[in-house]
Amino acid sequence: MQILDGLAVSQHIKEQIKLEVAALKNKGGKTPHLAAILVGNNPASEAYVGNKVRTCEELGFGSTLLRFDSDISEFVLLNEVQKLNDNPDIDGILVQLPLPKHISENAIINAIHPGKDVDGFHPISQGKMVLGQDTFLPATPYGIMLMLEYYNLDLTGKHCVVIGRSNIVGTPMSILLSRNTRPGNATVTLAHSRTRDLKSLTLQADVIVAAIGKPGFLTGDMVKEGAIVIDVGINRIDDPSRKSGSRLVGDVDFDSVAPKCSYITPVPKGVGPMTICGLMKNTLKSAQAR
Ligand SMILES: NC(=O)C1=CN([C@@H]2O[C@H](COP(=O)(O)OP(=O)(O)OC[C@H]3O[C@@H](n4cnc5c(N)ncnc54)[C@H](OP(=O)(O)O)[C@@H]3O)[C@@H](O)[C@H]2O)C=CC1
Ligand SMILES: Nc1nc(=O)c2c([nH]1)NC[C@@H]1CN(c3ccc(C(=O)N[C@@H](CCC(=O)O)C(=O)O)cc3)C=[N+]21
Repeated sequence: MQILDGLAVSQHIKEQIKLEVAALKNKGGKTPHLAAILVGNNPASEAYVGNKVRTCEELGFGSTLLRFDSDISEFVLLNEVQKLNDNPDIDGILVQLPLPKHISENAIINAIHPGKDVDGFHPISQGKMVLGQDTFLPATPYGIMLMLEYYNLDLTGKHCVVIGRSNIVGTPMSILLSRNTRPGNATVTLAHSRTRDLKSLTLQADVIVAAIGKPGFLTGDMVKEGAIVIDVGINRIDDPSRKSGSRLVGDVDFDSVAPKCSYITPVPKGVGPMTICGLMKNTLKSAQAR
């Protein structure tokens, strides 16, 4: 069993990004600049956005963090997005999800200029992705593809079972894996809460992507010997033995699943850092195009 080290791969990719930023500046191009919008004070969202802003600094990107109270109206938030769309210094716009219930996430996502949609959530971005056209890929599935590529894992003809069908993870993941470009060319089953007898499907899978949001959901008895398991889940659970009182676990029960795998991603230091890489690569790509 080999652990797919998302932290190490992300560091490698970040070094490449730094070189590309230097080359871009040498050619008289602009410094990539990411703007993040954070509404409310959800601690998890604070941590993720903080991580993204720190990574921008590390890579020599510009970053702007706009914070708003959770009672901001949809109208005012749309106006803030519009200002970022119109600001020529900004290459990428990220609106941290989830948003408060009174704001339509679709309305906000649709307002982001597709040329600055580094999260890859806009319908234009997702439509182009489905058609195999050049676009910003959603950061998490993109990061996972970068990791598979880095380890030279050939999925051609393999059976992948993706568990979870969200717009930002499971659905785009299933599309990227089934495309006819490496590391795709897989045969994909997209499973969700209405899937009947999930275990019989996962037992046939050469690759399992778990994106459910339930700690330890995928257990060893559901996994075939030699499978590749990608754990997207980020769940904070109580752990009185830690000084913080909690720790992060994935959607995979690592202890029972890992011994059966050929490769597995850990949580933390697996898909999470690769998501940030995907986002940074998209922001660089946007600056290069500008
Ligand atoms: N590492 C990273 O960078 C990121 C991690 N995440 C994490 O990944 C996980 C998934 O996120 P996200 O996709 O946004 O989550 P969502 O809650 O949007 O989607 C969860 C999916 O899991 C399905 N599901 C729920 N219960 C079951 C079940 N018992 N059996 C089969 N399928 C089930 C749901 O089905 P249905 O559609 O029927 O409701 C849904 O499609 C979370 O832990 C999240 O924190 C998310 C984004 C980035
Ligand atoms: N518009 C938008 N874009 C997103 O990309 C987005 C979002 N909203 N909402 C929430 C999810 C979640 N997400 C993560 C990113 C990085 C880590 C990450 O870096 N995790 C580290 C550890 C983090 C820690 O220790 O707290 C790791 O897994 O090693 C995790 C989760 C992006 N998301």
